[in-house]
Amino acid sequence: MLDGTEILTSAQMRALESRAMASGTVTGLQLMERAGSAVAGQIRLRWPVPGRVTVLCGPGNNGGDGYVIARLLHEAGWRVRVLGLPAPPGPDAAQMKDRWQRIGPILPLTRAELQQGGGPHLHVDAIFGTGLTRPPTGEIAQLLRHLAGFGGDLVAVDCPSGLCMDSGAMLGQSREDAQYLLRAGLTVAFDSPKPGHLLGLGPECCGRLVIADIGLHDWRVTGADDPPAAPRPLTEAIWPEFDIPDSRRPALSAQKQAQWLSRRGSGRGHKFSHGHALVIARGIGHGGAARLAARAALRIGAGLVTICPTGSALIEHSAPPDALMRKQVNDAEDLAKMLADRRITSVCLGPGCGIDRASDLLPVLLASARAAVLDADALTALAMDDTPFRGLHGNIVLTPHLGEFARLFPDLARRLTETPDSGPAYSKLDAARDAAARSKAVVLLKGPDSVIAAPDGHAAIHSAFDIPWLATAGAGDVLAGIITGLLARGLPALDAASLGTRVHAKAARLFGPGLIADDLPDLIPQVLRDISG
Ligand SMILES: NC(=O)C1=CN([C@@H]2O[C@H](COP(=O)(O)OP(=O)(O)OC[C@H]3O[C@@H](n4cnc5c(N)ncnc54)[C@H](OP(=O)(O)O)[C@@H]3O)[C@@H](O)[C@H]2O)[C@H](O)CC1
Ligand SMILES: [K+]
Repeated sequence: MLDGTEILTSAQMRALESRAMASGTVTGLQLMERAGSAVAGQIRLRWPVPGRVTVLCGPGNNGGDGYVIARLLHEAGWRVRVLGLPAPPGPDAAQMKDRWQRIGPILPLTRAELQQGGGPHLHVDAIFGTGLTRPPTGEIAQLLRHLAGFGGDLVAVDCPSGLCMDSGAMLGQSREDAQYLLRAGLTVAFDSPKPGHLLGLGPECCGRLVIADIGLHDWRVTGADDPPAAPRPLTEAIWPEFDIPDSRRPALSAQKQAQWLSRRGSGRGHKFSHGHALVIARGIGHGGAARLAARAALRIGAGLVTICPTGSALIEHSAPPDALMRKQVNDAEDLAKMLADRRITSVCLGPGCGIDRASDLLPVLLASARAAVLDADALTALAMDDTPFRGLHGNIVLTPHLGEFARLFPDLARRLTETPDSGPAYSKLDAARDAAARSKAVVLLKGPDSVIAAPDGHAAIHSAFDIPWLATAGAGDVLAGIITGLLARGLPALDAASLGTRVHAKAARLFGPGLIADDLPDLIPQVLRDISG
């Protein structure tokens, strides 16, 4: 049994459903009834007074869910209209379709019919779910374009139709011309989030995301021969709008992260037992970014933090925090001398460091095999190198935003911008994994949908679409410092990058709009109290 919240791909979801059905403990029909019941339940929760609803049913099991929803809402007093397709779907959906037809008609699934709907009422999109493999075309594409304007009164079953659930791309649409971008007010998905709910256009299209438990958890067993326990009672796990689980198969689950954070060392804790981080700064007048990173490294709990400007700039770093130590590093030789001290356990290179200085210091840093964060100017310096990934290793975290990523991995970035004409489309998750495998380092591909990937393929997704104010100057420097501090304390690179991203976002949520990067480090203690519970 995997603890923590797992994000399953469409194929993994199908395999999970098949394992459950093959066990003979549950049938596809029961799963469909549970899925439809979960959606109908969420609708009744949000719109307690029965009204008018149009349910749009597609050709497969997503449509089957729609027939269940129609029947249950009818039984709850809703005035239900169903639009569907004449072709018989698979056996489970066919049975649900028949059960609806004993209650009411199925009108043609066309734009013209949709427009007959009359006044304000709810629409339920049960056209495509995890089975979408190619861009919708013809009549269905027309209908989806018309549906795109429905917004808040649109409930999506499993996902808004047209969305690739593995990438968050709209099949057949580039990001720019997603003219029929369905924006649901509510999406009810089943068992676990899929990457497409969290990446790319997903969060914008899904609206409020609710993950309904349809009793499959116990088949997500690790060993093939583990006897599946009886399905848990059906409960809806309602994810707050923003705090969608940020990890997939975490080496450290959320509660283990909390335990680790609250760890007081071996009881004989002293400053060195929580590591010593170096933050490389630059010359006069360029100290701000490195100071933000250094302050953050202190606040996240590194035992010692030393900021290392050039000798001429030392005077600039005499202001508080007094806990911050200062040591000049003029060149690679100076850094090599410092790194001879094995008690130095992590280095932050990049924020406010200068590209030439980063290029000069990188070889020594990489040769020292120390844990490190390479951000900003260090990433630019790497990209300018003719063998950019030589010497990188698994305890290095690269923290590019999309622009820096495109300079380091131009071919991967190009694939991300292509218009996907078949699913599963290439995703930020794929790109981060490919980059990590190529560079042999952990890659944190930043954005409102951040993806953290290790060279072995383990990955985490953090969704922060709800905090646009985090996109403020210096926020990346603080994130680099947080991760550096966690590395200094001995957290492995994937966990340091995942947990660091989570702490960084939570601090931003705590503060709210009007945030500037300087606010972030001093919010970390509150976040640590919240996470440690
Ligand atoms: N499996 C289960 O027990 C449960 C599934 N649930 C729901 O089922 C869907 C997944 O259902 P599935 O039938 O696999 O696929 P969809 O309903 O999403 O798609 C229907 C079929 O549509 C065809 N397709 C794909 N792309 C297009 C397109 N662009 N235009 C037209 N048709 C398209 C495709 O068949 P093809 O053979 O034509 O490729 C699909 O099969 C899941 O999302 C859940 O909602 C239950 O909820 C839980 C149990
Ligand atoms: K759907």
